[in-house]
Amino acid sequence: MTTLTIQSFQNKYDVNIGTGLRHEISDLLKSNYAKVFIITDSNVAPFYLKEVISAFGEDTAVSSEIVPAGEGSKSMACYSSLLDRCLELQLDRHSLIVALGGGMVGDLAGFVASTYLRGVDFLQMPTTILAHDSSVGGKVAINHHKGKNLIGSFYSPVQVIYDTEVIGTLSNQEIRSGFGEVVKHALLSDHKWFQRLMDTTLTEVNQEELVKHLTSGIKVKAEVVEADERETGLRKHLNLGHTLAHALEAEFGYGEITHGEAVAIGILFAMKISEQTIGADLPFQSYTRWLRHNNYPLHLVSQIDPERTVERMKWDKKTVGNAIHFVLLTQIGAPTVTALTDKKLIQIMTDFVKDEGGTFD
Ligand SMILES: NC(=O)c1ccc[n+]([C@@H]2O[C@H](COP(=O)([O-])OP(=O)(O)OC[C@H]3O[C@@H](n4cnc5c(N)ncnc54)[C@H](O)[C@@H]3O)[C@@H](O)[C@H]2O)c1
Ligand SMILES: O=C(O)C(=O)C[C@@H](O)[C@H](O)[C@H](O)COP(=O)(O)O
Ligand SMILES: [Zn+2]
Repeated sequence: MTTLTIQSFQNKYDVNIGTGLRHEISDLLKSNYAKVFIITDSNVAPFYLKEVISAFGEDTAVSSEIVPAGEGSKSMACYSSLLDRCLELQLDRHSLIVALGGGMVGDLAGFVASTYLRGVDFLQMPTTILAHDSSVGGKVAINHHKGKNLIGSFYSPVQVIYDTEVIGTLSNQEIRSGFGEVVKHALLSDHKWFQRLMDTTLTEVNQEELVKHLTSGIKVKAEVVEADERETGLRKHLNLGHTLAHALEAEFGYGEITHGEAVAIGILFAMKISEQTIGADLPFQSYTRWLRHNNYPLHLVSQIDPERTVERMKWDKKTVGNAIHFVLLTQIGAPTVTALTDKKLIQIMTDFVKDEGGTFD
């Protein structure tokens, strides 16, 4: 097992990464809880819920709620019914809420934990590759039809228990999605790591390589959130690819394109802007080939409506007044944030859709 420790403004918490950790919860947890409430989703529950319930042992009263799988559950309706359930169960300030699932469950359950009784302890048990990112750093939220994660807070878990064995049941689409954020962490930090990824076919990554990617990704994220947890500056870099990604998720419908797929396409667009506005020399062509080789949904590029998409981008949390802020790369490992006018953005996006859209169909 590998353990990384993260210092947040609220607490210091361990991220335990290893095989079979879901069976070792009661040994790994640092406190005892009389009542535990597990929130999971309808795809994860049939595989792992029973095992996780029994891992808490007989002295703990464990309840659970299974929400429908998919981004649609990161909603006000679902959040509200989970709070009703917390009240019915009479959870108190010594209870523990567990997020057993991917980033959707983590963000939703975390937001419930951060607001119920003004905050109860919260354990992240990530089950996707993508959740190496979402389970660390304390951003928790639900969506609004105007945009992603518009209602949320910063709230750290008491611990992250990441059992990498459960990744074995992910679909190819979810593997691809998770690697969208892995590539982001590589581009933000390390040219060689990015190059290694470009030589990788995602469906052939073995368990040992996967754990290395996840651990490296968590290290990049940890370093940034420890320096700037509330996103006053440096943390904005973790949003590479997200200004377009969040707009695409809202535009195509939450769930039609996964978050990580949208991020992967958003990164391609960020590379294009970086080339055109700051003259960066980035591996646009090799990254495009890699996306295509691994079946990212590049065909959606030709369906982007630049004007509508730029309007949607204004709901991005980095927007100040009316100015959209983009994370760009001056080179791999060197991100920067730039404000762009609507006019400039629409022009670059129109060229991007015209030049690249056709080649992806
Ligand atoms: N808080 C953050 O810092 C942060 C960071 C990145 C992403 N996010 C959020 O995370 C969400 C995306 O996370 P995600 O990609 O994990 O999506 P997800 O939680 O929706 O999981 C993807 C799919 O995989 C299924 N699944 C999960 N684990 C499984 C397993 N082990 N075996 C089989 N199926 C499994 C789920 O049921 C779902 O259908 C988005 O809402 C995004 O906004 C948050
Ligand atoms: O942790 C961060 O900061 C990130 O930007 C990580 C992103 O991968 C993640 O999708 C995050 O939820 C986006 O944050 P938002 O503030 O743009 O909603
Ligand atoms: Zn993300």
